[in-house]
Amino acid sequence: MKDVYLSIGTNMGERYENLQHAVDLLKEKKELELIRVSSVFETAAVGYTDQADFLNIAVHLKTAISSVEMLNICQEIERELGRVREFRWGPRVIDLDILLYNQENIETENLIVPHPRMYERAFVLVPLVEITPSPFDEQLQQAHDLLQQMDCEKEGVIFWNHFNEPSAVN
Ligand SMILES: Nc1ncnc2c1ncn2[C@@H]1O[C@H](COP(=O)(O)OP(=O)(O)OP(=O)(O)O)[C@@H](O)[C@H]1O
Ligand SMILES: Nc1nc2c(c(=O)[nH]1)N=C(CO)CN2
Repeated sequence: MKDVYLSIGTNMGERYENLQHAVDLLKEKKELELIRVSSVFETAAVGYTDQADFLNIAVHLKTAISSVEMLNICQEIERELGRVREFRWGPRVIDLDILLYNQENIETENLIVPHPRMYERAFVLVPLVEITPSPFDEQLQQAHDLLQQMDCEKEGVIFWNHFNEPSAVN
């Protein structure tokens, strides 16, 4: 089984429900085993900053499916939740990004893993580090190291509340 880490973000509509809905859809997939879901963090928008604050979480899954199939599932869930792509880095009902896939380095037209901007984004690293308290590979260790050097308050990450205790889901 492969270890997969996702980042999920939302800044439109009922943000908390959007996250819950996305996690429920992941849970329903028989190909996926949901291992851990982080707390919910409210975060100031990064990139295009003139938009509403986000809620962000990270999720750890185990699966036998390929990275491309994983991307397809993420995009299917985005469609199901009615994501309309307005512009890059703009507001969205839901966004599912593959952060890490089984310690692999992937570079295709549609998929780059590790996610190319993950290491500079506190809204990604804070939840990811929360669900990986003992990093067991180089990519996770790097996430921990870089987060330590980051000023999360300056990066606009606020703890929001718990969404499933940050522990085993089942
Ligand atoms: N690791 C990845 N996870 C998800 N999508 C990826 C990844 N690498 C490349 N992509 C591609 O990125 C495309 C655009 O993604 P999207 O519109 O979500 O970008 P964005 O969320 O606005 O920006 P960012 O990539 O900075 O988070 C997707 O169609 C997908 O093919
Ligand atoms: N705080 C925050 N900012 C963002 C986010 C996000 O999920 N959270 N996603 C983006 C596009 O991927 C751009 N900016």
